[in-house]
Amino acid sequence: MKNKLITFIGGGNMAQAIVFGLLNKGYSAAKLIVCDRNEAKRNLFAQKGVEVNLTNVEAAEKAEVVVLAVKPQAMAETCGPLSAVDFSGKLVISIAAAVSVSRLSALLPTAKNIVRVMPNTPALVSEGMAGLFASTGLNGEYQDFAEDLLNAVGKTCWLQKEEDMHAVTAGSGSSPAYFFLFMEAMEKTLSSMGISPENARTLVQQSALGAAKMVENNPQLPLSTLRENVTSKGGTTAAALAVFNQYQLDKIVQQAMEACVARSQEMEKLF
Ligand SMILES: NC(=O)C1=CN([C@@H]2O[C@H](COP(=O)(O)OP(=O)(O)OC[C@H]3O[C@@H](n4cnc5c(N)ncnc54)[C@H](OP(=O)(O)O)[C@@H]3O)[C@@H](O)[C@H]2O)C=CC1
Ligand SMILES: O=C(O)[C@@H]1CCC=N1
Repeated sequence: MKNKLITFIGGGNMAQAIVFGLLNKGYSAAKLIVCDRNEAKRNLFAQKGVEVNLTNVEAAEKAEVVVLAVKPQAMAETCGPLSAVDFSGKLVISIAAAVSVSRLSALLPTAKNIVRVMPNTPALVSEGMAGLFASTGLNGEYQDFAEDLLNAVGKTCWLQKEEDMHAVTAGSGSSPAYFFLFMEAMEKTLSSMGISPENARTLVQQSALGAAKMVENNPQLPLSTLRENVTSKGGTTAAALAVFNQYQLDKIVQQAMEACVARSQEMEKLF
């Protein structure tokens, strides 16, 4: 991928995951600018050779690609001063949940090339998953660049309908937290069973990693087959799964993901 000059507005958790993921993949630090109002966050990037001392407007003017990486509720306030910049020859990528392309267009009227991305923090370890949606008329070079950029830190999928971004938020952006929660619960239980904290952590993380790799390495196998292969009739796994089923884990997951989508839809109206 040709390294275009990219400015990130907002240097929080998600921008850090993408920027450090890109640096790990060899993206030139000289081609990255990060603006954040917190000095401690700016220092994290400065230590890696990333320019952090420009104002939002200066940095946006200088770059060819501008990534909006602030919270949805900060988007309007952030875009106010930025609207002085001519974005017509630039690519604008927003990673904010629930802020639509039409809203971004209204906030930055000169922006003609807008891509909405819903990434996730595993981008930091090159295992991110991002859904992408583009405004109509997006320049083909910029479409390819947005895809290549996110592919450099994980996998991507394009969405045809912007409304699908809500479901993708439940499936990519938010979803690492579900797995972390599950792993936290397992770790806590192992500790309560007398397993040392180090061993509890290793047991959980290695089992999760191994399970994820088995899913990845066996695309032809349904997930249910992988589960069944672990489950001996009348054995220990069956006993555990019976409890998950008794409490209807599938319904809990469905309700949680629906709550994620509902909040995203609500936020779209608020910000
Ligand atoms: N975290 C995640 O896993 C994911 C997040 N996202 C999206 O990414 C976006 C960022 O999320 P996240 O990184 O978690 O948020 P963070 O709060 O960690 O980062 C946002 C950063 O931007 C700073 N900021 C806010 N306004 C400005 C401004 N005008 N100029 C410069 N800096 C500013 C904030 O400062 P301050 O703290 O002082 O406000 C903060 O440091 C959100 O829109 C979220 O929906 C998408 C997918 C996954
Ligand atoms: O929780 C949030 O709202 C953001 C969007 C997806 C992940 N984090």
